[in-house]
Amino acid sequence: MTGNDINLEMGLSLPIMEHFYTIQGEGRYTGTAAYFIRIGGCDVGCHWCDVKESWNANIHPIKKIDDIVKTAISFSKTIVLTGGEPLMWNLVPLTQKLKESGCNIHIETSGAYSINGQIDWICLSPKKTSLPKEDVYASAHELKVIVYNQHDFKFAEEQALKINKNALLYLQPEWSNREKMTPKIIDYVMKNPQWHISLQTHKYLNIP
Ligand SMILES: C[S@@+](CC[C@H](N)C(=O)[O-])C[C@H]1O[C@@H](n2cnc3c(N)ncnc32)[C@H](O)[C@@H]1O
Ligand SMILES: Nc1nc2[nH]cc(C(=O)O)c2c(=O)[nH]1
Ligand code: SF4
Ligand SMILES: [Mg+2]
Repeated sequence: MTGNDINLEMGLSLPIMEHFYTIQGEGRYTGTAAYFIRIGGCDVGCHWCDVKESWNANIHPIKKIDDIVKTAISFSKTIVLTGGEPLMWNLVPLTQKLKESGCNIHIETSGAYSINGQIDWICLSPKKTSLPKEDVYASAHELKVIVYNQHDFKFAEEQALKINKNALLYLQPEWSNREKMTPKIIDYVMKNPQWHISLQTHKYLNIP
């Protein structure tokens, strides 16, 4: 194993695709400022994924978590870990350092891997091809199901039966199919008001 491999395994370095200060565009914290850290690597393979460039971890620079944390906390105390699939990685040292700096840590995950590290807010966006682990259903704070076609409403209800009873429920239109599916989601939420609409508002606002 190389030094890089050991540091990755220990979670002291991570493949970072990008990191940026923006406004959370989706879900419960829509409209609030946060610093996003996008970790490369995902093996879930959603055909409509809007960050396919994130999938191959090997093309992203390996960065020391100390440097990532220093930059992140200079912008915000709210940090969103995303990817790629962030739970593929050892997040213990990164989240430990962020907590020591007084941060609130959010994660965007498919739940295909178990939770690790200290996370304050878990947004679970389950995928049919790689269903979430039981511990993620048990600890998620919001369930955000992407609606690409009619069957996704059925999938959403199945996932809602598996998630803990305190989780907030969101339906989010898949971006390329939004004109077709957004009216159907509006109709569905009016008939089933335990569900809420989540839009990718950052795309409408033209921000990262
Ligand atoms: C790019 S993913 C990264 C985190 C993790 N892999 C996941 O899927 O939750 C971030 C969020 O964007 C959502 N997403 C990805 N592509 C989308 C699309 N084309 N339309 C709407 N939402 C999308 C995902 O479901 C997830 O909630
Ligand atoms: N503004 C903004 N909000 C987001 N919420 C979840 C995102 C993600 O890609 O995980 C995302 C993103 O990429 N940008
Ligand atoms: S799990 Fe997330 S990052 Fe991976 S392919 Fe699906 S949407 Fe993209
Ligand atoms: Mg995104």
